[in-house]
Amino acid sequence: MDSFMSDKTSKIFIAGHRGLVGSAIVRKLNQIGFTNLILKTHSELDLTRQSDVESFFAQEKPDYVILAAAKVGGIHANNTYPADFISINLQIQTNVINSSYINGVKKILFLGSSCIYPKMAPQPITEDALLTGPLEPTNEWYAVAKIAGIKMCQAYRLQYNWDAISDAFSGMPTNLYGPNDNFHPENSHVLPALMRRFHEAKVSGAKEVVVWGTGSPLREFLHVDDLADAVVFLMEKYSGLGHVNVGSGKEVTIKELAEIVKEVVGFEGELVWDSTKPDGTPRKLMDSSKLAALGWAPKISLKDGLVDTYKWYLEYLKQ
Ligand SMILES: NC(=O)C1=CN([C@@H]2O[C@H](COP(=O)(O)OP(=O)(O)OC[C@H]3O[C@@H](n4cnc5c(N)ncnc54)[C@H](OP(=O)(O)O)[C@@H]3O)[C@@H](O)[C@H]2O)C=CC1
Ligand SMILES: C[C@H]1O[C@H](OP(=O)(O)OP(=O)(O)OC[C@H]2O[C@@H](n3cnc4c(=O)[nH]c(N)nc43)[C@H](O)[C@@H]2O)[C@@H](O)[C@@H](O)C1=O
Repeated sequence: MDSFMSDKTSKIFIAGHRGLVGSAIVRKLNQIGFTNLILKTHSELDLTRQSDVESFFAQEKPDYVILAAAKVGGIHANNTYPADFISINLQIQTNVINSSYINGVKKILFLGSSCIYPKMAPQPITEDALLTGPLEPTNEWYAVAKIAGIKMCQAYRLQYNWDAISDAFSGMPTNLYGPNDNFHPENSHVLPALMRRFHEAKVSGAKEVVVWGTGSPLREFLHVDDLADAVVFLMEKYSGLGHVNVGSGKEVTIKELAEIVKEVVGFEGELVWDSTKPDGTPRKLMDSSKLAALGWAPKISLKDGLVDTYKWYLEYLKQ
């Protein structure tokens, strides 16, 4: 197996490079000196179109692929657009993984999500909890697509002995946040949604901010720059049939998260809980000891990461 880090001129296709995760990976690769990144916007290359993806790979012949393009959203988007979440994700990942194999890609990293695990999985969740129980209904369509992606990487390794020449494997990040997140009022994840709502309430002088659910669910958050660091680490160090959890190991209730975001933004009013909105999974803390045993650890605390993200958000609003 070639060393990923040994040749900084390798051709690396980062699919989804303008999103939260893809943009952080591009920042990281630029920072460590990679010079040959292949980047295509959604309008330049729609990854759901099989023949376009096949032509692109045949022409570009990337050495490495990091698959961070997907249909992504928070609890409301997942619950409202189940057909989009299952079909777009199955199409993107099937096209990209298959074309990577056909064109001799040395290593592809497929990004899944912690929602692949059963709703009531024992906590912290180890990689072997996969397919041991029913999924959380609000995101089962997305989860089924992501599970298919993991299984596709495994199947290609097994049938084609892909590992002998090259490699397909999967990383499962926990809930992420940071620069270039999606701040849509309804379709985003909780952290950017609350940052925007608190900011707008502060600016307008509103007395209250509505937060969804009961506030009791627990979530584990990881700054996307830590994730990008873990991705590069895994590209260099990991080759195996099993997927790898990538988490911070630290969890907070949604109520605690709301209080921290409120403080970082500087909103001084009250929180009002809308219990007609779903809570989703009660708890999803991942066990990331497999990754820790390889020698990786996160560096950015939730408080520091939030301060950094709010600074970014204020700059973004000026654009
Ligand atoms: N955000 C999170 O909390 C977590 C994310 N992940 C995983 O990380 C990966 C990236 O997520 P994230 O960065 O948050 O998502 P984003 O929505 O921020 O970015 C996704 C990117 O994929 C692109 N894309 C979507 N559809 C297509 C398409 N048909 N053709 C080409 N490009 C497309 C989008 O472009 P455009 O916007 O132009 O459509 C966008 O640049 C996903 O696999 C996700 O499952 C895992 C755990 C948590
Ligand atoms: C990463 C992961 O993200 C999704 O799962 P999720 O963790 O449930 O995502 P979420 O961030 O949207 O919500 C977390 C919690 O927060 C509460 N909550 C409060 N107020 C708001 C709010 O204003 N917006 C949102 N979105 N949630 C809110 C919300 O009710 C829930 O209890 C998956 O669908 C799937 O995409 C996936 O893999």
